[in-house]
Amino acid sequence: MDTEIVIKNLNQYYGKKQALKDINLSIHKGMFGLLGRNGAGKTTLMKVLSTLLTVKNGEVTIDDVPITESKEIRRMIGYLPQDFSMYPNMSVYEAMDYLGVLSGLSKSERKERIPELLQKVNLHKNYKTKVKAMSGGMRRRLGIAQAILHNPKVLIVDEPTAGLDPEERIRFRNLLCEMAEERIVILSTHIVGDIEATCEDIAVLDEGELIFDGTVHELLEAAEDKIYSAKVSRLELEKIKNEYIVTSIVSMGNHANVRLVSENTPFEGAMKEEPNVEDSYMYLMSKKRRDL
Ligand SMILES: Nc1ncnc2c1ncn2[C@@H]1O[C@H](COP(=O)(O)OP(=O)(O)OP(=O)(O)O)[C@@H](O)[C@H]1O
Repeated sequence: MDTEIVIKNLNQYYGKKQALKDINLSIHKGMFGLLGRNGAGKTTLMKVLSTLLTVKNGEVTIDDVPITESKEIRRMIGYLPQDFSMYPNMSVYEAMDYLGVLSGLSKSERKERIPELLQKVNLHKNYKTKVKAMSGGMRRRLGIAQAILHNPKVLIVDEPTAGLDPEERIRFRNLLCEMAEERIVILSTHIVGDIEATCEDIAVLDEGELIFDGTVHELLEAAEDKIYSAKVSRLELEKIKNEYIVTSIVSMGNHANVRLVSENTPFEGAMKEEPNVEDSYMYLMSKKRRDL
């Protein structure tokens, strides 16, 4: 049976502050993107799923096991937090071995599994490198290796590509896709490009509310006929920025190529464009604001 996470009527609070508002969501095998601005509630949801926060109101299950059964759930979950750093003075192998001991793996299991995992994340040639001497991308890959040490059914990765250069970012995204061939990988981010390149299913959170749950294709469809582009002067650009949601501006001397969200043709000369994920996300956010 494929792993399934089911979230029903989840409300989560920090004191009086409500960080998640009545969330209902199902997550299946493969890459699942969780998108939202800073403060949307992504980390809170990740922490609930990884048992770092206790559910007080609502129901969450992984393969029918209630999230409150934290011992059993922790065996199913691997978590790479936002601010991952570990044992700077250990070598890659030593750090993995130590974490293997903490995860309860026997010596023979560690001997078999650690080289295999380092190969998977392409760190096998760096097994003697000290953690503190690694690049940001290498450290993230080591983070993935430690998170799947116990072969979890679910891998949760919070804002993984922040601070990575483009090459490292792409390599890391490809690695996550590989991991998702045999498990659920939840990728939480505010970088739309990370989702566009990797995820089939996505959820968008805003101010604790789930404002979209579906496929990337469905998100794109929602913004069909709502995205326009135009070549405008600097003066016109200022006016457009005040009146419309602008999704991109490319300056070209005294002119700019602008892309914007509009329910109808915004002005003469504007051309309808196929939406990309960033456009669709901006459309969704603007729609929510207008519906309030
Ligand atoms: N420990 C806490 N105490 C009080 N409020 C908190 C706490 N942690 C988070 N919050 C608030 O809960 C809301 C959701 O925060 P959360 O960290 O889940 O958002 P996020 O989408 O992960 O944002 P970011 O991308 O900035 O990490 C925010 O308004 C935040 O200020």
